[in-house]
Amino acid sequence: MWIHGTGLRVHSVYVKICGLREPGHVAAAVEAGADAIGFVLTRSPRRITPEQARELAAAVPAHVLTVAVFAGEAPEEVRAAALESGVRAVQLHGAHPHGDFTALKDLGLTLVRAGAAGADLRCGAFDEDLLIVDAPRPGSGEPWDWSAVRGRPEGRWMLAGGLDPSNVARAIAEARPWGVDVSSGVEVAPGVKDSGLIREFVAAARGGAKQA
Ligand SMILES: O=C(O)c1ccccc1N[C@@H]1O[C@H](COP(=O)(O)O)[C@@H](O)[C@H]1O
Repeated sequence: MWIHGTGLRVHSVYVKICGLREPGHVAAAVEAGADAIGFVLTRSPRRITPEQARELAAAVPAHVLTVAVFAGEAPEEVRAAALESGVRAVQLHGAHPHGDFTALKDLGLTLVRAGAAGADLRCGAFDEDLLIVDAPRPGSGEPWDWSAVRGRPEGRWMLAGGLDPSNVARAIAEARPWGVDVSSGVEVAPGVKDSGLIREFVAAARGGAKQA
């Protein structure tokens, strides 16, 4: 099912695989049924250049949302890198004024706002299309008390932070999110994805959603 005007497609639970750097892992995520794929264009062991993101994104079918991830970069830098990479969505971590989101949306990009559990958890508070509720240190792989967000916020929000194939079903049952987002939990070393773990994660998330 597609959500009109947002570029978002949903199964029982929306699944985003983040921090992809290799064509084989992009293909594995697509074949496994991921709804969105993230390319990290900020400081991280998973960082790639906008040019690399463009090459990877070119192989992604239209039904899968491509997302460029930023954390604290200036709006002009986000704008330039997002356009250069050719992604369809931008994910912003950290504090950004409302105007930054509006300007990116005006470019036709789907907007993803990411914040830690203590931040403003109202979906759409910054006119974003999708909210991520994350651990205090994004991309760290550190689990946190997912049950603390159960029942809030309402709407299209994704749970992130320390998820992996072994715990994602429990996390969905505890927090009841609209979707889940993973980076470290489908890796064998920081920045090194594993196709088998990607497949396991997507299957576990969808199985977990059925039981939740
Ligand atoms: O994945 C990263 O390296 C990253 C770096 C900077 C900001 C966000 C990043 N990814 C996002 O972090 C969480 C996943 O964290 P985890 O590694 O699974 O615990 C998710 O929102 C990613 O999109």
